Amino acid sequence: MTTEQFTFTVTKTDGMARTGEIRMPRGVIRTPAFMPVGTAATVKAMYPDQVKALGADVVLGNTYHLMLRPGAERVARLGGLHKFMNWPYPILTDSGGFQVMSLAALRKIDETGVTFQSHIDGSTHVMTPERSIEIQGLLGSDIQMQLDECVRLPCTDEVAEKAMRLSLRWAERCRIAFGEQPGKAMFGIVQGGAVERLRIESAKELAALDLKGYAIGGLAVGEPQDVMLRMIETVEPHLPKEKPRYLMGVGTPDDIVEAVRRGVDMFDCVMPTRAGRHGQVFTRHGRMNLRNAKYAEDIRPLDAESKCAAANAYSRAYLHHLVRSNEILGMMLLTWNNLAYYQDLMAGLRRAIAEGRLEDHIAEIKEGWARGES
Ligand SMILES: CN(C)CCSCc1cc(N)cc2c(=O)[nH]c(N)nc12
Repeated sequence: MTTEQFTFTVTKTDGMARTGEIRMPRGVIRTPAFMPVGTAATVKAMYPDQVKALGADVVLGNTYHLMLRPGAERVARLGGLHKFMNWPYPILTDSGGFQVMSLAALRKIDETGVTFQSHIDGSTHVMTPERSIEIQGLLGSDIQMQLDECVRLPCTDEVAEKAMRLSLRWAERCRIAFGEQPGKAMFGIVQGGAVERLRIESAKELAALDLKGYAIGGLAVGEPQDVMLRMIETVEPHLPKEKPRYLMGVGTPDDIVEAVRRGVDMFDCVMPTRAGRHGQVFTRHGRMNLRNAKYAEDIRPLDAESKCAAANAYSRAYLHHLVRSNEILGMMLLTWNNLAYYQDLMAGLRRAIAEGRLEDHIAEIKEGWARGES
């Protein structure tokens, strides 16, 4: 059942982990949730109804890419992103700052916002907090992210502090620009690099803004997993338990399992889709690189027990051939397998938390990865 409001309810807990439901007019997001990435209004190599059938409740769109092509005002004229990409369910959009810093040329950050040149045609753009929220509104996004400054790690404490404080000022400006939009949400993004005192200050200041959800940003940017996990542990006590927590850009199956254990509710990562396009697959037995010659005559499917046809109806030999031949079907099947695996991983985690057996379930999952092929 959907509602006119945006609500989050924690349904069960197991240690720090929790299951929950985010309810909004366009649908319900079951948490912990993995959000497939649909950067340019498509989850690459997938049909929208296939993405839904795998269990995804929400997909990601991206302000930076869509503002440059086809343009936010054009998407609005065409009825909004949900209609444009035929995904009537919830959409979360990132604010664009992260992509500017990783994709755009000649960019400059100052108090007003980010000035940059499009990586597509070199045109100059100014992304302010207000413009980012305006674009996300034009797209029709259900969950909008504040504009923030994400620093690469490692970095000095001063660099981390400067970016964290700028992001806090931008959070306030985004909150004002977003205003009151029943059924939609704007999430703040915790920054602070790998500096615990900065992470705590960022979380506390954002919590005081009483936003509808909180992302943990500035991670999965080159730091070791133990640093990422320590920052999650540092931030968690200072985020309201009754609001969703979203760990941006994360991650591998192991990253996700360890972050769910520490109280994170939402994830997004290009890994399952990007790896699929490059011949890498995720299974219950761990990862495989299907370019490897050892699969050339391996008649086994990826996983006979998977309910996904990409995993149970094609031989590794055939998939190896498709990957080596750079065939489009190879990208489609491996993307399908990987997203199926990630959604099955999340469904298993939700069940285990609900039944109070998360630690045993995590041990089983990790044994399967370690055991590898039967
Ligand atoms: C497709 N996704 C990778 C895009 C959405 S998540 C992008 C993203 C990833 C990471 N690791 C950190 C940050 C961050 O600190 N801030 C913002 N705004 N976005 C981030």
